[in-house]
Amino acid sequence: MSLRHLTVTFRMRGGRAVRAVNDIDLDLAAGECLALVGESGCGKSVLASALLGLLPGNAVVSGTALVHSPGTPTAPLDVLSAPEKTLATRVRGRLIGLVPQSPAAHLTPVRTVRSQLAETVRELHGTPRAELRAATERAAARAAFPPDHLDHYPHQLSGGLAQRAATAAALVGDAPLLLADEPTTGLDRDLVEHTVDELRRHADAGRAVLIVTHDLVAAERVADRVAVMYAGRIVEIAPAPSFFGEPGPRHPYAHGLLQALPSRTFVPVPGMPPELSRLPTGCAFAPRCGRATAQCTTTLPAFTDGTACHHA
Ligand SMILES: Nc1ncnc2c1ncn2[C@@H]1O[C@H](COP(=O)(O)OP(=O)(O)OP(=O)(O)O)[C@@H](O)[C@H]1O
Ligand code: NI
Repeated sequence: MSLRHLTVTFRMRGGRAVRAVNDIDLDLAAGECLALVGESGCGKSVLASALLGLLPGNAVVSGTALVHSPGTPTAPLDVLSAPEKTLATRVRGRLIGLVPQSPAAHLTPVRTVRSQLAETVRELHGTPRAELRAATERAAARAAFPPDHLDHYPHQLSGGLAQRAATAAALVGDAPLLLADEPTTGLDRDLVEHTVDELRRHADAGRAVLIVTHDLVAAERVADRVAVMYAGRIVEIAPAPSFFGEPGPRHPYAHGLLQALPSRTFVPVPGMPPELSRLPTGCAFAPRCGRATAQCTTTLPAFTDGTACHHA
C-alpha cells in the first residue's frame, strides 16, 4: 500500500472544517506489520475508514492510496478514487480486510454470529453448503471465538467476544491488506497475545497488516515498524526495535507517549491535543512540547529522515 498526501476533512455546520487526516505519506510492504499509534482522536480510524470508502457524506478525501494485490497482474488500485461498485465487489473484505474499532456496531444485530460468519466464508471462498459448517467453525477458531457461542446474537456477546467475532470475519478473506483497528481492546493479556500472533501470521504469510492500537506492549510484540500520529499527521516512523529499544523515539511526542507507559516513567504527556478544526500554523505539538522554540510555532516541520520535528 502506498499513501500519498492522504487528507480527510469533515465539513461541519457553520463552515467549520475538521482536518482529521493531514497530508499522510505511508508505504506498507507485503509481509510487513505496521503499528499506528497515537492519542485518542488523532485520526487513526478515519484513515482506516478512508481506505475502505466508509466515511460519511460530509468527508472530503484527497490524495492517493494505491493498493497492490501481490500475485495478480493487475495494476495497483487507487482505492480513494475507486467507484462504490469496485469497493463493494473487489475491495472490502477481499483486497482490504477490516477489524472494525466498534465490532458490536458493525455486526448485524438480528443475525447470529454463525450465520454472519458462514455468509462471509461462502461469499469469499465459495465454500459448498456441505462444508460450510466446518469451515465456519475453523474461521471462528482463528480468532479464538468459542464454538458454543456461535449461535448467539451480537447483543448476547461480551465486548471481548464481539471483538473476536469481528476479527474472525476479517480474517476469512485472507486479504492482501488487513486493517485492524484496535483489535485487542477489552481482551485479557493471553487473548491479546493470541490475536496479535494471528495478525503476525497473516503478515508472515506475505500479506500487509496495519494495526491501530493504544496497546504499545502489543505493538512491540507484533509490529515491524511503528508510525506515530499526532493531530492528523504522522510525526515519526521507525523500525520497532529502534523505537522500543535503542535509540528510542526521536519525536518529543513519540518519546512522551512511550514514557507514559507504567513500565517506563508512567508520566503522561502534559496538556491536550489541539482542536482539529483550529490547527496551529507551526508544529501542532509545539504548545505541549518541552523543546519547542519560536521556529516551532511558526514553521511546520517537514517529514524528513523518519520524523517531523525541528529538533529530532
Ligand atoms: N463524521 C465525522 N464528522 C466530524 N468529525 C469527525 C467524524 N468522524 C471523526 N471525526 C473527527 O476526526 C478526528 C479523528 O477521529 P478518529 O476516530 O480517527 O480518531 P482515533 O485516532 O481513531 O481515536 P481513538 O483512538 O479514540 O479511536 C476526531 O477529532 C473526530 O472527532
Ligand atoms: Ni479509532
